[in-house]
Amino acid sequence: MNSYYPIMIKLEGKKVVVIGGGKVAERKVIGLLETGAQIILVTPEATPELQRITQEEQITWYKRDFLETDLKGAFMIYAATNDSQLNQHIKNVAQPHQLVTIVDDPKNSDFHVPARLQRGKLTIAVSTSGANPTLAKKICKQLEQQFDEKYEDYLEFLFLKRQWILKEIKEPILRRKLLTAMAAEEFMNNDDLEEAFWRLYKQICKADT
Ligand SMILES: C[C@@]1(CC(=O)O)c2cc3[nH]c(cc4nc(cc5[nH]c(cc(n2)[C@H]1CCC(=O)O)[C@@](C)(CC(=O)O)[C@@H]5CCC(=O)O)C(CC(=O)O)=C4CCC(=O)O)c(CCC(=O)O)c3CC(=O)O
Ligand SMILES: NC(=O)C1=CN([C@@H]2O[C@H](COP(=O)(O)OP(=O)(O)OC[C@H]3O[C@@H](n4cnc5c(N)ncnc54)[C@H](O)[C@@H]3O)[C@@H](O)[C@H]2O)C=CC1
Repeated sequence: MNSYYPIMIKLEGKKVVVIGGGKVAERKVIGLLETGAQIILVTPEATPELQRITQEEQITWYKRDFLETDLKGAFMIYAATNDSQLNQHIKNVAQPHQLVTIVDDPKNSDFHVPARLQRGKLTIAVSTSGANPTLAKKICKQLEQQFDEKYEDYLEFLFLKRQWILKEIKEPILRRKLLTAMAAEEFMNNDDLEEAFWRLYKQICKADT
């Protein structure tokens, strides 16, 4: 089986071209907004939400039909029109190294977009490899309760403390013990994470000295 390979791609400053201005293009554009990508939208018409986004966000709208030259320098391309021949044409004229999704042809696409749940630095992406995108969406919805808003602050805290640990604690076993203890639910449930951290630190690191 040729399964998909999940990665987290940094799009900051990279050119991403979305062709089409319907509901599907709208969803893809919304998913890109926080990435810092240089978003180019190509479509003669756009949904009211997309029109609002083009006014309020840093995105460029070429209000016309697609031209081959629109793909120049693009890192990622979404062929998201309702014209399936045009979507295929976009894939055909793209360079082999450009990543293209054809929204009505998963088999010939280079990647697809998973459903996702974002809690600050925590991303949970769910893919059904195109078997049923609605199921992917439903699974994310179910995970919303388990991974609630408090994960946002918790991950921010973990991030900062991990930077500190990597800098200050040289002994790999102690590092590992601390980082593992901080990943436990019991630790997350502390009201005062800072205080809980120093307690843990004393327990683990001072016991060793
Ligand atoms: C392969 C993939 C390529 C890609 O687009 O990246 C793809 C392909 C297709 N989707 C179709 C239909 C629908 N897609 C959705 C919804 C989502 N689709 C998304 C991703 C993907 N869709 C990729 C696979 C991801 C995976 O499986 O894990 C999500 C997860 C992410 C996102 O879009 O951002 C987002 C939910 C996000 C959210 O809201 O949480 C709904 C439901 C709805 O709109 O509520 C419907 C209608 C119901 C139905 O038909 O199932 C059709 C048929 C079109 C037709 O009828 O012509 C095709 C083409 C085909 O399968 O041939
Ligand atoms: N991958 C996915 O998640 C899904 C994919 N689909 C597929 O995606 C297609 C698009 O769906 P919707 O957004 O609902 O369609 P839509 O009909 O609402 O929008 C189509 C858009 O394509 C634009 N367009 C048409 N010709 C163009 C051209 N020459 N150059 C630039 N833009 C052009 C139109 O201006 C319009 O904005 C559907 O045909 C369907 O097959 C549908 C649902 C989900």
